Amino acid sequence: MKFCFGIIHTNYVECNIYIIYRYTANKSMDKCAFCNADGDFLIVPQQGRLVITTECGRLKVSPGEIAILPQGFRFTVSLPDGPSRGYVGEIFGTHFRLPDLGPIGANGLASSRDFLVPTAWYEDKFNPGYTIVQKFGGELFVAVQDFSPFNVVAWHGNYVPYKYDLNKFCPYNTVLFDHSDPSINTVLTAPTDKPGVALLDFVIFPPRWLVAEHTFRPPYYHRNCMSEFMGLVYGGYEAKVDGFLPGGASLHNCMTPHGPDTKSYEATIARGNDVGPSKITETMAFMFESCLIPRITPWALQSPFLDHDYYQCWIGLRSHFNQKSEVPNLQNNGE
Ligand SMILES: O=C(O)Cc1cc(O)ccc1O
Ligand SMILES: [Fe+2]
Repeated sequence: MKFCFGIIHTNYVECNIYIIYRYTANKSMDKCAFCNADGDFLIVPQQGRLVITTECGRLKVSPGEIAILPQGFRFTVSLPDGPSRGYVGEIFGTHFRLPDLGPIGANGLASSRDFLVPTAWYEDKFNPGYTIVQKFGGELFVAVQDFSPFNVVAWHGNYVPYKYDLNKFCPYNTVLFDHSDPSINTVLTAPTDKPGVALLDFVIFPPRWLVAEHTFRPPYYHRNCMSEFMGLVYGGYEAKVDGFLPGGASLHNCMTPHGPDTKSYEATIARGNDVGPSKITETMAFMFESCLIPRITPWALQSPFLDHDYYQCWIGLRSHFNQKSEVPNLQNNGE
């Protein structure tokens, strides 16, 4: 596949007010810039760095970092490492912000000091045939001009592209028992009008210690009203021993039951109850989680890369329930 970053996106999951894309690119953009008049992009590179030149300056974004390109900025992307791929979340009508920290208090999770903005960078030269591609109302429009749009010599303000290194995230989680809602690992959220309900949360599963006692430590089996799109930047994911590879993606749509694959489940049960602290290392999985049900594009459904056998990862799940086994009395059952 040969296409230029920013010109053709592989549209993966689509709905009214957010879109999730996968991108692949094998060529830097040359004498052309892209502008999204519809919404904001959150870019998650998975392979290959991106040098993103914007009207406010340049951002070099590596896998393990994310970039946010707010609505209306012109940008061009070059690929210092050659072929590149990753994920993009697009939101309409709102912007990403840090989540409310609630009882966590003043510090924790992503810290505002770690969000980096570019310093001004400009090129001031005659540049005939410079093409601007503008996404407007979901369609692409092209204009040709004879100068580079990156001619801003200085700027100030607070509406600006930025980047964030996911390894700066300070994760919080359970320190005694039970598995927390993954929203505890929200890096950025795009809120709706309903408090606590997100149009799109960007959540990560970074390296961390697992210490919970009397607890099934991997993600619980569940179905929920949020729709969960997951990607993997590097390493593995604790709930999927096989089949979920860096660059891959899964979608567990609203109320679709899911949880660890059979191998992860059996390995957890085999370790028993008395496991000490263990550390999940060298991994960076993430989730785009939304209260809106995404519609999957025909392109994605017809993709030869669609994993028709995904359900097989749960084949063989069996109950380990034993009425006679000793369980701690954690619940007050009134007796
Ligand atoms: O489904 C998933 O793998 C994502 C997820 C992780 C977790 O730790 C708890 C709930 C959840 O949906
Ligand atoms: Fe889930």
